[in-house]
Amino acid sequence: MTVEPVRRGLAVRADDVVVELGGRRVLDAVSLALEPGSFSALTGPSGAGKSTLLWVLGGALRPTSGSVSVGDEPVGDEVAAAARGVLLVPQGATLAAPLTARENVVVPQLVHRVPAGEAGPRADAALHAVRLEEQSDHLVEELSGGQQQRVTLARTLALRPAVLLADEPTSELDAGTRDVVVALLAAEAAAGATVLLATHDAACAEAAGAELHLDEGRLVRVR
Ligand SMILES: Nc1ncnc2c1ncn2[C@@H]1O[C@H](COP(=O)(O)OP(=O)(O)OP(=O)(O)O)[C@@H](O)[C@H]1O
Repeated sequence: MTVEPVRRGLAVRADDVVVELGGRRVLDAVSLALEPGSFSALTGPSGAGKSTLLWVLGGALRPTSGSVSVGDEPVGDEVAAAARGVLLVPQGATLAAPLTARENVVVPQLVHRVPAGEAGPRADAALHAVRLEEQSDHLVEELSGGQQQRVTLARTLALRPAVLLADEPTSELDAGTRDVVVALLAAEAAAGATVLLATHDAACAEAAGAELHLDEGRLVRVR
């Protein structure tokens, strides 16, 4: 068995982040600090602003005011953030439909300049980790919603994120598979990554080392 070296995670910091969308304040002066190697849950009711906060932390949405830094530098846009290993596991259907599960995990690695000889084994390992090795050659349309959700996670795991922002990655999974995914996220943090998991599931939140709660755009630390 090869042992992966401990990765360098990046600290994430948000200061007084405000996001206004459609004339509504979706995030209201949100501040937080996440340490490398930490595993935190982000909870809150539907519409509380969890996805919005993940987008802002991942550089995909510029806040109306306030700032986000990753490893003491401004997060920049989504492309700059991704180049530094700040990666979002989005909610919903984002897989490339004409490709197989394995191709969906290989191709982003090639875009991120992972050598071709390494991308395949990494994809196989990530699909094995999410228990989808048998569906590896299935087209996206041949996968269930929960299987697609796990391919989406595998796609990001294969890129070995420094910061992993996961948006409800277990919402379509049964309890056993959910536990597999949560254990994988915990293992990412143990390997050095900074992990933030948005979830509605109390069992997932419980498994994380800290819980941040959003309600109507305001963030409080629960534990
Ligand atoms: N482009 C947009 N324009 C206007 N309002 C938006 C836009 N995107 C999101 N919102 C609003 O921002 C609020 C927060 O949405 P967000 O998706 O961040 O919540 P959430 O906590 O992730 O919800 P869920 O748990 O249902 O995924 C919601 O009221 C939503 O309607």
